[in-house]
Amino acid sequence: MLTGESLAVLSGVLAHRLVFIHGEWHLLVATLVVSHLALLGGLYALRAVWAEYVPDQALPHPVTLVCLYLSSLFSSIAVYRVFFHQLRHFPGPRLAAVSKLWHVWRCRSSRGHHVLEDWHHKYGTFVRTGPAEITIFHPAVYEAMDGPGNQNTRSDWYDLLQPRISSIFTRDRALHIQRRAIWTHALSSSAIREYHPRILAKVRTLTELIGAQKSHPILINEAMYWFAFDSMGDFAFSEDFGMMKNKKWHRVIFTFRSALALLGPFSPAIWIPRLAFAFIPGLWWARWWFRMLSFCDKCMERRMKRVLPDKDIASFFIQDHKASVNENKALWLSGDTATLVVAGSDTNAPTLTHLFYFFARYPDHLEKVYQELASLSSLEDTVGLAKLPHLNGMINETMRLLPAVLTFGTRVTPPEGLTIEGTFIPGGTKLCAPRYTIGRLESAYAKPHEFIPERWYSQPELIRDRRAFAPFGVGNTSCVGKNLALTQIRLVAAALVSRYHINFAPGSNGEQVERDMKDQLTAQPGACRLVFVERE
Ligand code: HEM
Repeated sequence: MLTGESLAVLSGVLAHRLVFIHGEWHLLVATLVVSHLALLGGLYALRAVWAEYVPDQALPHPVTLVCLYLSSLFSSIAVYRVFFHQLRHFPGPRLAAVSKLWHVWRCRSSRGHHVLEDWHHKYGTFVRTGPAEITIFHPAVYEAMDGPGNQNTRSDWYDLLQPRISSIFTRDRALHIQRRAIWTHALSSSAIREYHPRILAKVRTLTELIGAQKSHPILINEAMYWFAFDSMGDFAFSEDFGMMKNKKWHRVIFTFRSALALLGPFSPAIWIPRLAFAFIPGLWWARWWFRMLSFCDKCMERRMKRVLPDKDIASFFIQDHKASVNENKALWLSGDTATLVVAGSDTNAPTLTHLFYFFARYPDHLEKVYQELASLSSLEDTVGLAKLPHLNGMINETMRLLPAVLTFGTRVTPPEGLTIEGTFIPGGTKLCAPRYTIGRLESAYAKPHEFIPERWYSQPELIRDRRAFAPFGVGNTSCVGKNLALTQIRLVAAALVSRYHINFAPGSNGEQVERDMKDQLTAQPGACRLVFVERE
């Protein structure tokens, strides 16, 4: 006869085989927890009623039954994933095949880029880094994921902001095209020309900030973050956050950093933050997350109350919001605003920090850029700056070795699967392509660990496979802010390199930059103290 205990075990296996094996569950994780708690409550009630009517035959304790059910559910999942899953033949850590929790645990210090690098060295080019995930360390991967004609979709990660939606935070292809069109207008070449005076004003303020240090060491991470955030405030919302002027962090930045820090360990399993958002929205980092979103919303609310003579990025979204009759338009605006604040600042800041770290590390390259700048009639000539080979070689080399987006960006293969360089990846598999490791592949670059800006112009033989270089992504999901970002980076480099010699602060050799770098959606480099000495 079937006992209560054996029924619980059977239910666990059936729940896996009939229910959980199908589809995605990350958006329902809170509902699942609640329904399982309700089940426990129901079993207690049943036991009480049973005890009244059948007092001589007690039912098993509800906690025992739920534990048996859960153990059999998770055992069934683990056995299936290790021995029967369609990805079982791919090499990788055994525990990662069982659950993404292993990846989360390994990323607990936000060193996701090192975790994946280690797994690449241990397991090769195609590594199973999750139950249904393959991480690919091959130059061809970006084209395969996002290149022309691809049928992949964005992964569950992109549901992070749900119910808010934005160009990046949507997995619906049609909606993505629609939302991306607004970004493309807001960041077109002609729009950037309009923002040019604002960008230049912020570059001047940064130059003054650094000049005021008068050869005293400056924490360049801080200066570049202030610059990036102040600049974003200006071209996004026509608002001055005043960090460079006040030489002080805006208090909201701590909220931002605390909120985004959760993505270091939890990006591999997005259901964990979703669970926290549902159950403890006012506690721990979930609280920072909602405060961050609320700050972004307030920036947009303030901006919507103003009428301005010049266009800023927000004006494109406000125009769309006013014209739209869609019932979700408030959520779209909120999602795009959060994207604008984070993508518009948290990517430029690390890129600039890394670039100046390399300037200090390689004085010969710094001097080459200085010589190049002398050929320009104006240091504010963005077209001229875009053509300087050594400056742009340095920027490329910086983004190759220390990309602002170290590991982020996952896709899911279409039902028919995908073949990458002769390896078939079954349908429904999540793909990951970590830029940090791919930028250092021997198959893509000669002397991959050396900093050689010339490989981007006079020594092209040092690039073996150009497809490996995608700091801004490729195809129709690539970065819409690329031109704006590069314009800012070049202008800052020109303004500071033309005026200063740049060295590490006494007693420092910059080793913390890479040693202490964290992977928290964007790269968070370790402290880099520099001295800027005015040129003769
Ligand atoms: C050095 C600076 C930057 C880097 C390295 C960078 C990198 C990237 C990458 C790799 C992606 C693709 C992400 C994915 O695969 O899902 C992306 C997308 C995006 N970036 Fe950037 N970004 C930078 C600056 C900016 C700026 C300044 C803005 C806006 C002001 C911006 C706005 C966006 C948006 C909206 C998307 C989503 C595009 C889409 O949904 O189709 N980025 N960026």
